[in-house]
Amino acid sequence: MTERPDLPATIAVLGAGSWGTTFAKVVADAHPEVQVRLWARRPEVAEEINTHHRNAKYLKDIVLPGNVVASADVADVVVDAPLVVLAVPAQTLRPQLASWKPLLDPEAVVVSLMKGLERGSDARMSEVIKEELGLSDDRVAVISGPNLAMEIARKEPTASVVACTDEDVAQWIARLCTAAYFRPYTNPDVTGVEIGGIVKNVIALCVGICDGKGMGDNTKATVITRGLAETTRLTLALGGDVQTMAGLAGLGDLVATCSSPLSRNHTAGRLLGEGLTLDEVSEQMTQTAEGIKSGRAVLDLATKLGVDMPITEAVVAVLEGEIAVEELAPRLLARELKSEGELQ
Ligand SMILES: NC(=O)c1ccc[n+]([C@@H]2O[C@H](COP(=O)([O-])OP(=O)(O)OC[C@H]3O[C@@H](n4cnc5c(N)ncnc54)[C@H](O)[C@@H]3O)[C@@H](O)[C@H]2O)c1
Ligand SMILES: O=P(O)(O)OC[C@H](O)CO
Repeated sequence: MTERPDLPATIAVLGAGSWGTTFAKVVADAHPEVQVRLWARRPEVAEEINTHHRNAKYLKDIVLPGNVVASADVADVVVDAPLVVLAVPAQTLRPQLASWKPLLDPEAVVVSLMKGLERGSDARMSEVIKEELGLSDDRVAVISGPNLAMEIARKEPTASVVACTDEDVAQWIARLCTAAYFRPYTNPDVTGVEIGGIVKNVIALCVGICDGKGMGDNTKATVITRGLAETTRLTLALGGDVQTMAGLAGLGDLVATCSSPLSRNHTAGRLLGEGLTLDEVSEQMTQTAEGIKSGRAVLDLATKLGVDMPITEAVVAVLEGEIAVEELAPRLLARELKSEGELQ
């Protein structure tokens, strides 16, 4: 096994949006002696972080600790970093990895914070990372859970999941990101943890649409519960663990995202429900709502595997203009009756 310093001198976070910046802050708060280097796509964002310790576009007036340092040059950020954390929009990851590959430390562990499925390949982000960087399972981890960035940036108590097939690596990462307000659990089920984070965005779009149409809490609870059922079916078909679905990366994230006005996916759904077109919603959204693009990939993957995902199917039909938002609930309610316990 590779010897890794328990507390590295530096770690790298690529992507200075809401979650990348917040995660950098978590590690920096937890370990003031570690330099957390953050890659920002735009030099002015790096400049603002270094000069004013703020990233106002994404985190308003939150003050970042002094040991978060930013750069718009990836090479500067990843040099000698034994841990590289990725937080860019899922659909943009693959081409960026190709250009980052020669810059990474050859022994680095790579962590995905992303909750999207790649369109076309239907690949999870951990799979894209392994393919593009040529890494083995024990060098790739995923962090996912009920983790609305703004709440964590405000130091509100939050738990999460670090998933890696190698328990030592998962524990190492968990120790690095354990802060007074952030408690990670470990889980070897990378597939289940990732699928939970991906599909909840599509389910949150559905809940948002229902909220936008003025529907109440019975509707919301129904969509969340049946959303969890279809997420579980997909997870099991991919070899994931049913128990993960009852945990933070399954039910936990689904509840947080479907309930919170901070959620971009929930917000995008609500705007659709209020009558905006998808183009108008996209114009209003200044941050990534992964479900909008991942919905189609989730549906394609489910179809390939013969998994029934009626809520995802209905949301994709809305996103692709096949049905109006008014038709979403009637379409779901008109389905053939079945037993609640059926997992296929
Ligand atoms: N924000 C949250 O609360 C949260 C929590 C958990 C997981 N996530 C996941 O983390 C990932 C990143 O989300 P975020 O909230 O930080 O997104 P964001 O929209 O706030 O920021 C995205 C960042 O990626 C950068 N970027 C790099 N390459 C890009 C490109 N080609 N096109 C557009 N932007 C590019 C942007 O400049 C920006 O800094 C997503 O997969 C999301 O689902 C977000
Ligand atoms: O704002 P959203 O909808 O991308 O959700 C953020 C996080 O994934 C919640 O855990």
